[in-house]
Amino acid sequence: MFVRHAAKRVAGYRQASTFTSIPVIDATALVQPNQRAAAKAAVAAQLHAACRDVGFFYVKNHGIPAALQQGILQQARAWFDLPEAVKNEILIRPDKHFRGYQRLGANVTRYDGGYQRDWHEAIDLYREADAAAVAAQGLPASPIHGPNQWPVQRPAFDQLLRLYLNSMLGLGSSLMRGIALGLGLEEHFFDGQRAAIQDSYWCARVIHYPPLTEGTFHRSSASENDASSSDPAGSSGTAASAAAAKLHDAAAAALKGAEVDRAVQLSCGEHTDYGLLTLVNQEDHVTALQVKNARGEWIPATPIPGTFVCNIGDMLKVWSNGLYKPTAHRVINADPSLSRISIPFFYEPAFEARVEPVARLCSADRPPQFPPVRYGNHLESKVLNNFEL
Ligand SMILES: O=C(O)CCC(=O)C(=O)O
Ligand SMILES: [Fe+2]
Repeated sequence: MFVRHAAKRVAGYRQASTFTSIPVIDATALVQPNQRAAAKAAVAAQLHAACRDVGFFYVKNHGIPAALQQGILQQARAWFDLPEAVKNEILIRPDKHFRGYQRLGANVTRYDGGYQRDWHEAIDLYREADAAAVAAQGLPASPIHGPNQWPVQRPAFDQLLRLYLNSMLGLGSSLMRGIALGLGLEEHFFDGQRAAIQDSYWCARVIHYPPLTEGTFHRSSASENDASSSDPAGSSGTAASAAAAKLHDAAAAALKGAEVDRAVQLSCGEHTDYGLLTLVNQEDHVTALQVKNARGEWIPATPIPGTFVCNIGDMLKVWSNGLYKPTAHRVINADPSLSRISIPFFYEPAFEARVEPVARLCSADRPPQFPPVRYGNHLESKVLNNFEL
């Protein structure tokens, strides 16, 4: 039975708590061979507390070599320095399966009543799915299935990226085993049809955030009917410059933790992630990612060298029957002298996975809170709406 998300709190389920810091979890027992069950259980308990109370955690001792974690950020930075015409060789397009390079402002965050363009450029990649092979298996087609547009303009980056993504897939799978144990399920619960490493429809975004400075501001869609306002503010006269300065003040206040109008342009607007588990590799020199607690306070996810900052998405909310909920976050890079690279890796369910509350996490007191969803449908509904190309 499906019960519409109840306004009242369900017994035993906490709301995202009033955390003021993000826990750091040592993943050794999940990623190294021959670990004792008790050691795995101890990490699983920490993951459980973090997923239930915060929705975010850092992982350290995750097994990804420092040279790879740092090297991929450096290679990405060099790729974004290429001329726009070169980057456009792999421009994201619907007929390229929504994969490839997206220009500054192409990615949008939607909110009730409009959307705002996010001030970043990125390369989007997913598990590659050959349309003919999908058809041969008797599975439905999808506009997202296809090959990636790899950043072949810099072969060293292209090669390292493939190695990096493969390593991240392994780490994501290991963490999902810990999360399964933390939920009181068997270690391999997410393997098989749900989110096995060989089927995870993973996604990765290689992102460059130039600073939010006055010259970069666009008005939100709410004012795009006005022809003059779709230009970058500041390029169309004094009034526009004044408006841009005001918006920049709002973004600067947001960086200090203020709540801002959704129409204010940020590096990435407030959102929750739609998948299972996100692992963010962020540069160490700038704090830009912020996480919202239950009191509405924005807590900075300050970089901790050598870690990944991880968070959970909608699909874990469904499988855990609401025990875990995704936490809202946003990115603000407002210092005019800094730019930032981050690479979120999204460990996701299989495209054909049926995602539904786990029976063992449902009871008479806690009936299923969400209807079953095919992950591919959920993904399509998000990806096909993420861009204003
Ligand atoms: O760049 C980051 O730190 C996070 C980006 C993010 O939240 C996302 O891509 O979903
Ligand atoms: Fe996110």
